[in-house]
Amino acid sequence: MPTPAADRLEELLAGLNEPQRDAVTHGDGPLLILAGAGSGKTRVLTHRLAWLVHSGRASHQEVLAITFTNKAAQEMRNRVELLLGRRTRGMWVMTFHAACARMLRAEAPRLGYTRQFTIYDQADARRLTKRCLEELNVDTKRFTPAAVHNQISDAKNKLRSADDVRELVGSRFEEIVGDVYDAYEREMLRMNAMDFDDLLVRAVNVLELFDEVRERYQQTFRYVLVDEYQDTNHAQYKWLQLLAGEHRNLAVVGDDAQSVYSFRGADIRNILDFQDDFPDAAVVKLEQNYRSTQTILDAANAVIRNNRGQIAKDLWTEVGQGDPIRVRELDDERSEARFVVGEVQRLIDEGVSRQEIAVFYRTNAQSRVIEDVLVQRDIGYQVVGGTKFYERAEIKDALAYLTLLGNPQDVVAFTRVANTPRRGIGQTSMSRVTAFATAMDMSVWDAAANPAAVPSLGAAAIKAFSRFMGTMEGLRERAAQGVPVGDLLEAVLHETGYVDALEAERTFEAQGRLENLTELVNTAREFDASADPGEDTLDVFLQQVALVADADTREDEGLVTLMTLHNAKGLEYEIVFITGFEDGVFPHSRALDEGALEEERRLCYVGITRAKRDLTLSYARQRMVFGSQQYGLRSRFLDEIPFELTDREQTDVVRQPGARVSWAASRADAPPPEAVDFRIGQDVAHAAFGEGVVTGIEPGGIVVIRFARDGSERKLMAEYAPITRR
Ligand SMILES: Nc1ncnc2c1ncn2[C@@H]1O[C@H](COP(=O)(O)OP(=O)(O)OP(=O)(O)O)[C@@H](O)[C@H]1O
Ligand SMILES: [Mg+2]
Repeated sequence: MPTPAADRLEELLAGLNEPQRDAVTHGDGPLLILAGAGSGKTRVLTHRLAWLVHSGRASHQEVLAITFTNKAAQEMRNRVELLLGRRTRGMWVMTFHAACARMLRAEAPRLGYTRQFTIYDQADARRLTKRCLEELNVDTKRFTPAAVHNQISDAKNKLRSADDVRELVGSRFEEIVGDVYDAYEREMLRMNAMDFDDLLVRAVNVLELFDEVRERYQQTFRYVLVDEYQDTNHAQYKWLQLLAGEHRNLAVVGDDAQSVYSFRGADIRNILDFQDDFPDAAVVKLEQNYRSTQTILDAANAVIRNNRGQIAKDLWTEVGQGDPIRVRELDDERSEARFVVGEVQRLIDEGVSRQEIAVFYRTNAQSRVIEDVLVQRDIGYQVVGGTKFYERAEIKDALAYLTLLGNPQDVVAFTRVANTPRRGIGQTSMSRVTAFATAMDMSVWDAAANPAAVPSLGAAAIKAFSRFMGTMEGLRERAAQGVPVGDLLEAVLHETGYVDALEAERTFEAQGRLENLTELVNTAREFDASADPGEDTLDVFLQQVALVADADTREDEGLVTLMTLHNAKGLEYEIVFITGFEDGVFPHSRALDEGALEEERRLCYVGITRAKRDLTLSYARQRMVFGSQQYGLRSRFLDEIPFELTDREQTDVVRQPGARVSWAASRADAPPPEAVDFRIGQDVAHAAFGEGVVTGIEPGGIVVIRFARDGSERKLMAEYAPITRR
């Protein structure tokens, strides 16, 4: 009789075809899967991870699996747990950035950072670049911070130092980039901060410089799996080589036809050269597509055939021919949006679930007009990967407060919040404090906490700093005690006067901001509920947020999904709309200028192959682009799709009369916090952690509660924690 374990192994391999099974059960040594869209590459990686664990070759913590997005990582983790039939904590299934950040949380002190280093997002990084440019007296109109920072970023992705950049110098611009790069690096180290590129570069540095670190991680990760390998850049490539160089248990999957990130330094040669790097690599071909109809596959194949130098891949499907691809011409972008949303409405009325529907576009800006119509029609939607939520000022303020509590050296966080909300700390006083901190080589926190020592600071400013830092010290004590992030955040928002200031505004906008902050507290509480009690939760939370904010997720059930074609990579939907098929929009005009047409075509291939059964492509005869009316030509990509695969017509939709924008329902007033008097031995319940008992009461309004669920003991702030007494 088969054991349950054998059953499970059987189950693990049952849903796979022959070559997929070969790949999943490949033993040791390098493995390459170079195959077309929807052929099960990601599925193979997921099953392989489960198989490695299940067959006893590695524990779940000994496999490093790299995915392209946080969302993909989440999905893979869930799938692996399902396949293994148990919970798995501490798996390294994550993006390059998240994995490097996690490695650096442990190893950064070797490079002169503390473990609490801050992660700077794109906007922070640009602000810092601007400051460096100004300090070097460079004209920031001619040499914009964005352009200079892009060059620095590009250099880092290629693992080039400032000196390397200077050696390549051909122009004044590059010379400036070299100098700014130096200043930028110095400042980042001084502030104990890293930008996204640094995460990779520093992770490579630490593995290269310290043999014992490298050996330890090589032993930790007995197997390394990488999805979307065609979009790795040089730094990522190097990091993988360092990790897998000894045991060579590196399995990579990808599709050269889906390489769409060369503008971010991705190097398609990484996948094409894999067999040169590892001449003994096992190579598996997957040819059956399980995602799309034959019509959709034929269209995708017809488009990609126009690229030179593409590796030919035969894809076939058992799904059947399916419906023709609908191609629609509309008057302008508004008619196009009304058409798409009208179709979405029709599908929903027919019983299609919203989450099976996705709308793609080439550039972020195209989403707004579609969003407008969706709001008018009251259809729930989400923008995946948009800078929607985390870019909002109030969210960034709240996170800056938390960042400062974790990292008192962070000047950027400090200057962001010191006078937000207004508390009488002016620009000049702020500069005096930061300059003093630099001169004395102390943290900005310490300088501000003792304002009387700062030269030429007025009496009013000294008072304002003292009051502000008094509040902050109180918060920091609680942060140091490791209270849950949700509670800490609520304390921050109330005690710094942030919520009061917004409430005093009494505007729609301020109300929206308060709703966003409530949502952020919810996010933190969700995080608390799943966090390890032993971990430094604040750091881990901020790290997680910084990475999510950069890219994707915040997925919700039952919403129509909007996203750029780039963000759609790796995903699939029953029903897909791709809008803006006009030359200049898609292919993008910049790509046309720069001879990057083939990459645009690959993006088109990616878009088409996301659809399982229903695909609609649309274009507008005229469109507002960057504020001016443009008359577009139908995209050349449309003409590359054989006529017989399509159903083409010209559509226009009459403007809907009296459409109104419906405002989101106003925030329900939160119930007042319960009075705080706890006694030891009292039974309580916490919204996230469940039932527990009070085991201690500490100064500063802290209650200690042991929770029944996992026996963990946590320190909570009585006033803010969602605790009810039993
Ligand atoms: N052997 C199989 N049996 C049934 N379904 C399968 C099989 N292999 C893959 N699938 C399904 O086909 C779809 C595509 O698989 P997957 O996303 O792994 O493809 P992929 O090669 O990673 O695609 P992409 O190139 O777009 O990333 C998924 O829904 C997956 O579950
Ligand atoms: Mg995939």
